[in-house]
Amino acid sequence: MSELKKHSLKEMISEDQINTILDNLAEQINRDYADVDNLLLVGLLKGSVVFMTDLARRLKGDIRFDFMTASSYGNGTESSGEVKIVMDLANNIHGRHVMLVEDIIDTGRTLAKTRELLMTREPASLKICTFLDKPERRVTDVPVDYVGIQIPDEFVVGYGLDYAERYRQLPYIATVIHHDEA
Ligand SMILES: O=P(O)(O)OC[C@H]1O[C@H](OP(=O)(O)OP(=O)(O)O)[C@H](O)[C@@H]1O
Ligand code: HPA
Ligand SMILES: [Mg+2]
Repeated sequence: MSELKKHSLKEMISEDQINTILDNLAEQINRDYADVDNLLLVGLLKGSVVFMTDLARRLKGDIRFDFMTASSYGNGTESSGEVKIVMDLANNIHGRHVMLVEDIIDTGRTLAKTRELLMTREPASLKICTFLDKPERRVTDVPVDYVGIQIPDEFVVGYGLDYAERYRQLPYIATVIHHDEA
């Protein structure tokens, strides 16, 4: 607590809005994957967990889970620029239909790097689904197939997203407002 700058939170996306976004995403995905045998959702830990579990409960058919960890933000609000794969998948994805699930695309570095790695394993298909997209911040191009909602260039927390590991459990998305220290 003490190491964080003085700040407060302001709601940006309510729980109701989140549910509407989830319904819309699931409708598109259910339609697009109606003829696909099974779909492996790959969540990037830890941020994607809340979104992925909510989305998955709206998906039809044979849906499987796997996770990997790619980290670049540490405890700050700025990407370090270097993306590390900290934990790899449990599954062999060769010939599988895979969807990378993310809470947010900011600079695009995390997804670009992760996508590049997974493509070398030759999945049958690889799509990307993100809950939030901050297009103004992009430094690396990455093809995104499903976007929940675009947001402006503001640091956000909640619904899986953290500020120094805090606030992931909030059921809504909020912006972090920093206050000058007295
Ligand atoms: O597009 P980028 O600029 O790469 O930023 C997006 C990534 O950053 C955050 O992860 P973080 O590294 O903070 O790990 P976390 O999911 O455990 O919070 C977020 O969950 C995305 O994975
Ligand atoms: O706005 C953000 N909030 C939390 N984590 C993040 N990682 C990239 N962008 C963000
Ligand atoms: Mg984080």
